[in-house]
Amino acid sequence: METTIVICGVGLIGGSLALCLKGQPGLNVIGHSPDASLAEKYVRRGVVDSATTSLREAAEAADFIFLCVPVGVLDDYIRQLSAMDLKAGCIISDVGSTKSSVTDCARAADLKPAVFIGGHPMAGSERSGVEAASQHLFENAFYVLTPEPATPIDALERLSALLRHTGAKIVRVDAGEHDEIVAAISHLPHLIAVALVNQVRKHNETNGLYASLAAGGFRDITRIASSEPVVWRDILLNNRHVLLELIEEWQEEMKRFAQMLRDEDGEGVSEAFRTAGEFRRQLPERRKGMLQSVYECYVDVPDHPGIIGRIATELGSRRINLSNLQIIESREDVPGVLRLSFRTQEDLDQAVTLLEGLNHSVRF
Ligand SMILES: NC(=O)c1ccc[n+]([C@@H]2O[C@H](COP(=O)([O-])OP(=O)(O)OC[C@H]3O[C@@H](n4cnc5c(N)ncnc54)[C@H](O)[C@@H]3O)[C@@H](O)[C@H]2O)c1
Ligand SMILES: O=C(O)C(=O)C[C@]1(C(=O)O)C=C[C@@H](O)C=C1
Repeated sequence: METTIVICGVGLIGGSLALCLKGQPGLNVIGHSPDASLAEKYVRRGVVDSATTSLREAAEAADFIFLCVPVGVLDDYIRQLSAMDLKAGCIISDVGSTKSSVTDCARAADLKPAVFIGGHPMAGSERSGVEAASQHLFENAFYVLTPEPATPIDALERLSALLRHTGAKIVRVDAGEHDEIVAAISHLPHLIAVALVNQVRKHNETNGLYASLAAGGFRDITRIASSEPVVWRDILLNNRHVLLELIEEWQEEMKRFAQMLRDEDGEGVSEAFRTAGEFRRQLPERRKGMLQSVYECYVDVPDHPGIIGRIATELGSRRINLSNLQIIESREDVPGVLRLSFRTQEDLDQAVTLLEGLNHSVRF
């Protein structure tokens, strides 16, 4: 018998989930959007088997419903679903970046005979919309589920089994604990990236050299400042209580840095870099799909015509596979920097040996 999966909001995350499930034997993937032109686009791009603007029609046929919309509209979806004639055993899940409020809402709503289990894939991108969806987005990432003590174990097992198609590692975490952790490792970093970019943007209004000289460091720490504004508005407002505490902690951290600079405490500054570097090196390695290459190095390239082509050719002739090549800066008066990305550590190691042998300066 066919299993019907409904995905509400086929954007970056909903679309990536749809691509993992569509085409698997016995699965029928239906996209839902209240906007007819979007529903039509989901089908045209081949991300879902069919699409509809009718939530009731899709939901009442569903074995699984995934809510992949901004956090601010999740509760409204839960309430609408609670008024529908859902199939017995239907599993409703979501992919929202916060878990407490949606879990509370689902507990309060009468969803029977359906079951709600909160979810959050710990993978994403600063891109958005169905155009950014990728079948590989969740590969080897963690996929958090937040079941409650009353969640039937067979429902949890059925959801986990379905999500194995994503290639992600399923972990169970309490919803409140989840929100505290992601505030520190995801929400605060997004907020800081945006504040940093806006600080530089203001300086740049009076001196355009700020933007011109911004190189790898600024780009690396601020990539996520380009994330989707509505999605992030909802996340930050929803998790504001945790974030407000973390912002205070952050301000203390900045004050400590300021004091070290005032005191010309070089030992303190280098110790902060040492402990941060040590912790960062211990972060679990994640071999992910195509949206993120982890094996990267930076190569300084003098502004000689054809140099980039020569580097790519040298790598290719030794069968070292580049997964991405990005020119970070290249102008007449500024030496260029290339960011080279590889899929494996082995390719990266071979590339570094080769490029250093050719007298290029390589950094990580
Ligand atoms: N972006 C990430 O890195 C990331 C990672 C993990 C989880 N999430 C979570 O996934 C969810 C979706 O985010 P995304 O990055 O895929 O965003 P997205 O903008 O790519 O997709 C959002 C989808 O929701 C639809 N939508 C937006 N507002 C709606 C409304 N009011 N009513 C109905 N549909 C609406 C859009 O049409 C789109 O299909 C969010 O809850 C977000 O917190 C995001
Ligand atoms: O890689 C990115 O661009 C992301 O923003 C992904 C990211 C994160 O902060 O790590 C963003 C939001 C999520 O809910 C989960 C993952």
